[in-house]
Amino acid sequence: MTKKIAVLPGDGIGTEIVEQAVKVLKALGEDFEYEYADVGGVAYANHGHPLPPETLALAKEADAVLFGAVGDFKYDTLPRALRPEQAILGLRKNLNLFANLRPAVCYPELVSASTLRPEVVSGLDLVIVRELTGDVYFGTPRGRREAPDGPFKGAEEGFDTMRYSRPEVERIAHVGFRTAMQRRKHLTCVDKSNVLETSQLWREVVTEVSKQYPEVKLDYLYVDNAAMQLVRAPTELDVVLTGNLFGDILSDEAAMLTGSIGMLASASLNEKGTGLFEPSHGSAPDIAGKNIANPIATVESAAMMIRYAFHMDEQADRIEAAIRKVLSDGIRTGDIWSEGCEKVSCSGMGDAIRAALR
Ligand SMILES: NC(=O)c1ccc[n+]([C@@H]2O[C@H](COP(=O)([O-])OP(=O)(O)OC[C@H]3O[C@@H](n4cnc5c(N)ncnc54)[C@H](O)[C@@H]3O)[C@@H](O)[C@H]2O)c1
Ligand SMILES: CC(C)[C@H](C(=O)O)[C@@H](O)C(=O)O
Ligand SMILES: [Mg+2]
Repeated sequence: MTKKIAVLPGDGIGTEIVEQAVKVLKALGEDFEYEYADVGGVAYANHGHPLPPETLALAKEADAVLFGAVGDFKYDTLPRALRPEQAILGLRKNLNLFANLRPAVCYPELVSASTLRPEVVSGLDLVIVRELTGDVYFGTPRGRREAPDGPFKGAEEGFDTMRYSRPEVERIAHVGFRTAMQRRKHLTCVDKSNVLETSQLWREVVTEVSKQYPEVKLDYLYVDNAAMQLVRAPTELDVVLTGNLFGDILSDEAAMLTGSIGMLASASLNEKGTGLFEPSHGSAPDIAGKNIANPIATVESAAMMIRYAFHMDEQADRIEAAIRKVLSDGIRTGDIWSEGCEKVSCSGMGDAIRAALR
């Protein structure tokens, strides 16, 4: 049966990288239908809203969403509700995409591109399981007011609320443990339970859920220590289970261990295991329009899309094998380039991956 993919390229490098992923998907020769829509800054410019109702409706009715990136510093002064980033947050909330998987793998060929010493990143293969629809990102109340107390009483203040409920933590904990069961059976719960009430509940619930997964080794790190361990000994980590804000920060950190943020794919899943697939990075306004962005994270996200949403493991394996072949052939975009390799453009990388498909 035809699978309908909502293609939302967005802003900046979004259009360039998504084009490469679609190119590779089309070369699989499967029965996919692609429907495009505006999202983010471009949607605000064309329709007056970063997530127009037609775009949301398309995302809801499609079998999966392939997303590029949103945002541009030129929209920084817009009210929060109209900023391009609200589009991705709105999609996550409206599609109930509570589970975000961000695998960080350091391919042997890219060990020298990592910011860390080769012996530290060699064999790196971890996944961050990030809760995606709760936390301070969505907690209410939030806003501006006169500070009701404290040394700056009466001054203008901005405030957000960090919130997590028990069932919200339970469902993401199950995703974390199930992910661990399919991997090396080791889960690290990352929180700030020495300070935050939300984190105390988080740790309590994760510990309870762990009883249903006796084979999984569970340990705990405070997030500040986790940030340190990630650069000290990242290969000691397997599944990192954490909240929305901590997961956002740690995943960008993990990205650099793989060689580049342009390597970090992601899957944002709902209860049914389908959802939205996007690179973990943003719209990179500094390199947009130059055809130099690394599209591998987006191509890998497309592979995750067909694996998770369409259960096409064989085709997903083909894409991943093509990425590995291109890397072992020494083909690199600028961000992962090193001496002796062939430097290609964003579209050149897309062409090379397509050509390497078996
Ligand atoms: N999911 C999303 O749509 C998403 C994610 C993160 C940031 N953003 C938005 O993107 C905009 C820019 O944010 P930022 O600069 O903080 O983060 P960014 O991830 O866009 O860029 C950070 C740095 O990484 C580089 N980079 C990013 N992707 C790359 C790629 N594929 N290949 C090579 N280099 C790459 C950029 O050139 C830049 O130097 C902001 O508006 C931000 O809110 C959107
Ligand atoms: C753009 C922004 C809302 C988003 C986030 O903070 O989740 C991004 O940084 C990400 O990692 O997907
Ligand atoms: Mg981020």
